[in-house]
Amino acid sequence: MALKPVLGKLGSKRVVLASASPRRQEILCNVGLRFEVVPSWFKETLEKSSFATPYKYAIETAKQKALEVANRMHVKHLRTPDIVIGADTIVTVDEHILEKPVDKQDAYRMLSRLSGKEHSVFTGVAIVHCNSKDNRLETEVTDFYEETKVKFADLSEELLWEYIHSGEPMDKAGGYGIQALGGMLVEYVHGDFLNVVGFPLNHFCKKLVELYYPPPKHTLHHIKHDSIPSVETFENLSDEESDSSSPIQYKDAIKMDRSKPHSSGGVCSPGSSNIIKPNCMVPVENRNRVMENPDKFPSKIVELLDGFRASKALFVASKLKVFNLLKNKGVLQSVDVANTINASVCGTERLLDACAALGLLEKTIQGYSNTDSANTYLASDSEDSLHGYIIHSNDHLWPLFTHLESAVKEGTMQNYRAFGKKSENLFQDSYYQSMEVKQRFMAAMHSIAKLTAKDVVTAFDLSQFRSACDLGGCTGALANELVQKYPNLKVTVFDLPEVIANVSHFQPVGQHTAPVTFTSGDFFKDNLPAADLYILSRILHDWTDEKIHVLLSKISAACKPGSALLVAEIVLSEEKINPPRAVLQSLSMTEGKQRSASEYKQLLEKYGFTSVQIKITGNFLDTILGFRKLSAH
Ligand SMILES: Cc1cn([C@H]2C[C@H](O)[C@@H](COP(=O)(O)OP(=O)(O)OP(=O)(O)O)O2)c(=O)[nH]c1=O
Repeated sequence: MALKPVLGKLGSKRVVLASASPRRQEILCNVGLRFEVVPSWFKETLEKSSFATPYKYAIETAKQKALEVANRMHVKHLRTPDIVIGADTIVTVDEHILEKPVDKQDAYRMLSRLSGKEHSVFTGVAIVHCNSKDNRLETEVTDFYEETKVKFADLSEELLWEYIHSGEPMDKAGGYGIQALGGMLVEYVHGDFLNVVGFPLNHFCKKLVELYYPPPKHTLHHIKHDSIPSVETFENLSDEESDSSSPIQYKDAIKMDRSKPHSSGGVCSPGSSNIIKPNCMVPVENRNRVMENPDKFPSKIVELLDGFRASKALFVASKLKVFNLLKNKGVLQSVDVANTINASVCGTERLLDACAALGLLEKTIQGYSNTDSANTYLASDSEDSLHGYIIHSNDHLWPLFTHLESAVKEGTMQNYRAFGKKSENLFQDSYYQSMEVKQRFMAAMHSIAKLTAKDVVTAFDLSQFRSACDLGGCTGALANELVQKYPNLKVTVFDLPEVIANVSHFQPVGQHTAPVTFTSGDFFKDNLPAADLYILSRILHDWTDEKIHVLLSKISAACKPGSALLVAEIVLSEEKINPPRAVLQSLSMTEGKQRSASEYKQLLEKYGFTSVQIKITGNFLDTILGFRKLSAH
């Protein structure tokens, strides 16, 4: 069976997965599909009783999830995707539909209902093809569903509660995860295992083949209804497309996935970003080669092993401004690039080839050129550039991570080994001690804040607030996005004097909204500016519990009833191993830590904030909003 031609066709399309589910991301990543992740904001509140069957409900929800993302990307960012994939998984038992439990009691109700019985897991999938015509979005929806039967053993109360307390049930339909600890509850599975995990891969691949290579009429009789069409279906392909000297044994690959859901294919960074993920940037060709021999080749480990080379290639190409050069010049031969960046021709050629292999550059007979993604995110003068953060990663994080072994042994940040400096205060001693480091750090924070600001300011409706104060708001990138979105909001950025002294050249030109006010001070020591809404974006994970106590006590005291605190951080899954970005970030060994949704909720509640809501954006930053209640704790 050849999947390669289908992936080849999709390789040139902008494919978006409208899902925050790390499982869905991993399953699709594993087959070598290149896609972006934009979680859907569609609320799963369709009236269940209005659907004749449970699967129709799942399909409709999947469709609405995908359409919401297609519309949002079209309207808000003017970046219309080609294909949006949405999915919805439900569990049905005794004619009841079970979705994700809202709390532990709900999980208990669901799991005791499933105990000792067979139930069905349905996943509805929608594949939405999009087209922008005269600025209007046109969509064409293909949908399907898959059913898998699962039988649970009789569950004792003890086992049930032990499982619930593991935290695993909370983000899963029916309150269990068959792929992890929940597997111990299961007696048998009839049907597609991955369907239970959230995505019916086999059926999805059949649909893709159907959509992209509909069988010529005279070969229809070769196709069995329940199998992926055989290679004969592709006899009308061009040589290049049908090159299947070692065709992928698709069913085998899937079988292997079922027994080891995390094996084979690229390393995924579930829920981490809406940029194409680096591992998903591995050229389709290479990944397919890996898939040909799935059990003989530890591809995931090899990718991790090579990861440092890939990061460093990106860092060096960025530092040498290769992406800026190609953005300005279009296409260049390696010798021209080498002459301009003042480097050896052979070294430059190797670097450019590495960038092309990583999917950052295109290579043709005419020379090298930027991919769209490099133009958008890697050229330092682009609106959404990550250049500042990449340079910070190279100059600051890379030296720290070369001392990871000592960091793990000692449990401390490795500033002294990496830079010859002991830091008592992360910011004053490490980041702001020299003008060069200060500007580099501010540029890094600026690029991350610009990339994430839209998600942070649109996660919740903030129109009820009159004034906001972004504590540690650095260059004001988030504040500027706030005043764009809420022109009547008065926004103050509060940061250390050495930061405020340097914000001027980060300000947007030609912005017609009320200016942001910058006030200098130390949020641990000084009085906070008055505001209805306080914002802590990427602050809490850096500090000890003691310092957080000081800061949150001050904010709590400064808040009037009805005021609120908006926190932007990467929220960990309850089992604390996803998204990997957050987990890997912890290895820097700052004094602070990353937290899960329930930990952020508890933290805010401890300081008098109620009605805490959490929005997992699936991008760089998630958001948490809590309101100050009437009387303080
Ligand atoms: C039954 C079962 C479900 N699940 C998961 C799959 C889905 O992620 C989740 C069902 O919730 P969904 O609403 O289908 O998906 P989601 O909220 O996780 O993500 P999104 O809406 O953004 O696409 O339950 C497992 O991981 N293992 C299981 O055994």
